[in-house]
Amino acid sequence: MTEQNNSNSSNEESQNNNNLPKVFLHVPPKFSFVLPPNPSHNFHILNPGGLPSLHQFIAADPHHASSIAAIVCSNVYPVTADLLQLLPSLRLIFTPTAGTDHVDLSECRRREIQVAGIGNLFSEDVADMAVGLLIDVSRKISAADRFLRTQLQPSSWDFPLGSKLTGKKIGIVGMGKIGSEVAKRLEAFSCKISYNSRNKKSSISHPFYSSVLELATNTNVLILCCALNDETRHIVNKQVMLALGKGGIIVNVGRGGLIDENELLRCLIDGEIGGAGLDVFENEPHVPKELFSLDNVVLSPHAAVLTSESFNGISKVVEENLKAFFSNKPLITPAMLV
Ligand SMILES: O=CC(=O)O
Repeated sequence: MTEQNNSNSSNEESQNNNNLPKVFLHVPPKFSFVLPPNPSHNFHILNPGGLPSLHQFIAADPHHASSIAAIVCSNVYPVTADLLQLLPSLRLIFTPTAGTDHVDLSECRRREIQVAGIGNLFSEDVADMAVGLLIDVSRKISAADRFLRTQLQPSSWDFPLGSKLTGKKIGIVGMGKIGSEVAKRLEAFSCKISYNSRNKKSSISHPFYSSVLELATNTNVLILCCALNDETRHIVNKQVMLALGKGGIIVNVGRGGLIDENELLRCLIDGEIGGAGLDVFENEPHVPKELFSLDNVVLSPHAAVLTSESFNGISKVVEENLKAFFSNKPLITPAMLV
């Protein structure tokens, strides 16, 4: 990923692009690489350096607000109904993320604002991370690393037993592209896969459970890969964790709000479940500090998508969607407006 200061080129461009639809990059500076200005674009990028924020931009010159036709926004900046109200000409939101829970989708639907996401660009990375977290929790890799690094007496290797992954019963919550990539990987470990999803999928032969509670009752591991919305918030609650049981492991690569985090903490501390691998948290960037002292928990700072290979692919997806949209063609990677 590269950062750049494009203020000069942006000034020059703005002389020539006054009639093109305006796209605001509502992203932190580290994301400014997503759309370097390009004379062949049929849109004009405002704020290519990712500075200032949209609010500062509008405050500095309120006239801009009515000219913005599209925004590119990451999940660091929630797109709320209040924000949307400031942008009367907005017709498109592009988010370079798999999840769209930071965008008020029902308000977008009401206002007929189209929303595009990153499509499947990150699916393999997220699946890799899910399996990595599961192996780490089961086989205590991070705990073993800490054990050796902090060991005072090199002679006493008294390390606890882990839990075998091969042959485990795995419950995948959300059988979209990420869920099916997770299944593919865990089939290679001879795991018995079952899943819960909004609907049973005719293309998937693994057993389907219509509730997460049933899935937890019949499996040793839950891997959360689904989107966060009103239906899935706290889909993993105390009852589900108790059904998973004392040896059970939860891996979350979806969104923190899928789990009732207070109950998760209590279940981990009381030994009601066996462990957790967490890439996401309910109130990011806050991570409950009680988790830090638990050796059966592996933590990751919402990093499942962070591979240089996939980040290099972001620009192309953004660019193709904007080009299509401003040529009145269908979006390449539309997000579902639930
Ligand atoms: O979590 C990251 C994403 O939704 O892409």
